[in-house]
Amino acid sequence: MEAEAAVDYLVDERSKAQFDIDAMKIIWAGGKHEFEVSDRMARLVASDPVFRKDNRAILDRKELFKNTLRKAAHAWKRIIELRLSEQEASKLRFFVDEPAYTDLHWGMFIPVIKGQGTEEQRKKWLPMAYRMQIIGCYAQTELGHGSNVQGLETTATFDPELDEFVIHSPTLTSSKWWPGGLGRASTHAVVFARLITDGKDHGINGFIVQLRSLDDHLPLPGIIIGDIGMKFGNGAYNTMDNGFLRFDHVRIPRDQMLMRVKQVTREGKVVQSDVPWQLLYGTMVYVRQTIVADASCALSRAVCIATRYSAVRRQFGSQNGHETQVIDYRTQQSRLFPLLASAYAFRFVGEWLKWLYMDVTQRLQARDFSTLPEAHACTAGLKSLTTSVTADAIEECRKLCGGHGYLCSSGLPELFAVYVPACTYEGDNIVLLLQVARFLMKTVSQLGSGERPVGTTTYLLRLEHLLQCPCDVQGAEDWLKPDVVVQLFEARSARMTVACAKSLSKFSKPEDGFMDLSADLVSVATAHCQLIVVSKFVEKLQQDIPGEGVKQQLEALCSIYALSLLKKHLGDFLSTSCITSKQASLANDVLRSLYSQVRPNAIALVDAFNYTDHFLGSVLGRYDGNVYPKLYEEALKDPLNESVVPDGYHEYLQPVLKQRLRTARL
Ligand SMILES: CC(C)(COP(=O)(O)OP(=O)(O)OC[C@H]1O[C@@H](n2cnc3c(N)ncnc32)[C@H](O)[C@@H]1OP(=O)(O)O)[C@@H](O)C(=O)NCCC(=O)NCCSC(=O)CCCC(=O)O
Ligand SMILES: Cc1cc2nc3c(=O)[nH]c(=O)nc-3n(C[C@H](O)[C@H](O)[C@H](O)COP(=O)(O)OP(=O)(O)OC[C@H]3O[C@@H](n4cnc5c(N)ncnc54)[C@H](O)[C@@H]3O)c2cc1C
Repeated sequence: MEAEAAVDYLVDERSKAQFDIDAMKIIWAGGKHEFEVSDRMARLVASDPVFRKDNRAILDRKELFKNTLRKAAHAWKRIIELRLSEQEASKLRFFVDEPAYTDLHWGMFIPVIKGQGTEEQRKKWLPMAYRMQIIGCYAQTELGHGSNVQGLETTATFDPELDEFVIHSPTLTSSKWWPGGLGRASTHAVVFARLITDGKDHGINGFIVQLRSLDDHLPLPGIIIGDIGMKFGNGAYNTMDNGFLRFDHVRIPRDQMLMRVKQVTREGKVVQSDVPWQLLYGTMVYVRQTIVADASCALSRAVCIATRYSAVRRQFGSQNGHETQVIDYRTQQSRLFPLLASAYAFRFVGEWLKWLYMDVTQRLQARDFSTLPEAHACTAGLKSLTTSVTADAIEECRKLCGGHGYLCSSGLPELFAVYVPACTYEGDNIVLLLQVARFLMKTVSQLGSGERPVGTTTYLLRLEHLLQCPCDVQGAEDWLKPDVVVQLFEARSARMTVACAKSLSKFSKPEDGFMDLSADLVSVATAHCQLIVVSKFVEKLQQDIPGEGVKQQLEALCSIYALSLLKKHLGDFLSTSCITSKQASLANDVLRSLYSQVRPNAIALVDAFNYTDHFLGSVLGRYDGNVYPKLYEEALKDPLNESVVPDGYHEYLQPVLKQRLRTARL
């Protein structure tokens, strides 16, 4: 039978692997312990019927949301019952795989209090939040302003008489609009508002505001609150209650202003502490770092589905009496394998970014603020790069699965709908790349003044060399040398940066130059961020990589990642004279041979992600490759198939059909 052949087929594919898959699973997970926790939590969720998710696309909004509340409550019950650690609990929530108010509670509300509250405030609010006695969200964005945080309109005016702040929404556009968890679930929010004392505007700050009663969940006086309505895609992100919120002179005690960066005294005096004011944006640095780690999860998930299905699916030709597996087509490989390589690349750069974030946090605690601008540039740039690539890649994976990729049961439409807002939330991707460009322009302009570039911009110290060094590729095999590739990406980024800096210097006002050249500045920032990903992949391979054949596979993927970027951005590399057209053609030959090297390992490389069928949520990506019978099974579950004759036949189909018969008789 065809179905059994498909099952045998993936077993056969797995037997071709040339590396130790268990060792690769540990590399992917980030360590033995991480693998064990992740594996245990994934199985726990997959085996629990409450966490079922195959019906999401057909539930209406109210059912969908109630179901999310049920799952979140059940997850919390399991976390308590099993006494899960913070790491285990967060993995469990990850595998539940449903956007929910808890994401913002744990992912933003708690971090903003940790990062911007004083010790006293942390002591007061965090225990309640950790026990979920209060549920919080992050209310920054307004109807009129999201990107421009300094343009927010909500006011927090100090009333010295009562020692309180009055939180108010003076205009329609000042309504908070978008915060996740705000619409229905949250009892509290950290609200970003303009701090006003004695008639003077002191800029933006965070304030803890209670929104709903802890007894009956009704909005407190002066709070106008609700959900902003359906979003893109059925099911998908509609499990989340993104909300609106208006304040009508709501009063909060003075000690509910988050006071790590600025303090307001009993008399209403504003005192700026000695930490940089940019720490007000610190929660965004933290969240952007987590978004980079999540990008590799979403990307690997789509790639796993497309790779397994490409091995099962056959079209045209004949190999030993069988049609050709679509994964054997060069075009399929040239679209799929760079995405597989990107999944690994993003995994490793995500790991590194987590380290960078921990490093900057420790330095901040020791009052060393010197690496904050670089941490901001790296988190902003990599968030932008990885989410844009991942969103496009999910759509590409859908196309790689042909017609069946368009079915909800492929898992890809919902994955796309849930993922694509990552290009916008936590900072629009273009706005964030402009931040990176600004940082690069500043770094280059300070080179002459003795200011040394740090971290990921250290390569700019070798500017003279990078501006004129030829690419060291004589023969195809030279393209496999990591130092040759890294230097090439450095040279391209350096040359684009300097060219833009020169163009900028021609403007009398820098702001005018930034406006006029913004599209070029975005390309410069992209080149710099791609360099970071390539060099962090190379650095990872310089570490000890245990397991037979594992390092070789990762080396092939690293080369595919870099050389497919080179192919995609060939215009940049040629126009900056970083390579010749002959070298470009050699790179293309190398890519083809790398695809052949990866081909027998492709299924094992996606198995190394260790995803359960529950988490993948895809008939096409099933571990056993038993696609066709399961597609039928899923189709038959559709409510339209509940009756043989459709609802509406007698009212709307039969009359039309009868009329046609009469016409035919005439
Ligand atoms: C675009 C900017 C950065 C502009 O800031 P600005 O102060 O108006 O202008 P600027 O002159 O460019 O910057 C001033 C300065 O601030 C620095 N800076 C900017 N951002 C950060 C940061 N995060 N950490 C550390 N430093 C930061 C910049 O580099 C500038 O520094 P400099 O003056 O050059 O030394 C900012 O407004 C911004 O971050 N906008 C994006 C808003 C955003 O990300 N909102 C997120 C809302 S929450 C959310 O979406 C949650 C979704 C999660 C989910 O559902 O899962
Ligand atoms: C699903 C989802 C969840 C969210 N959750 C939260 C939350 O929990 N809390 C919260 O506070 N917010 C949340 N947000 C809001 C989110 O952070 C903002 O939507 C985001 O920061 C983008 O801002 P914006 O909507 O103002 O876009 P805009 O800035 O209006 O963008 C519109 C267009 O203008 C362009 N543009 C803007 N400025 C510039 C510029 N300077 N130069 C060039 N081009 C520019 C952009 O590239 C974009 O193409 C959420 C949003 C979504 C979609």
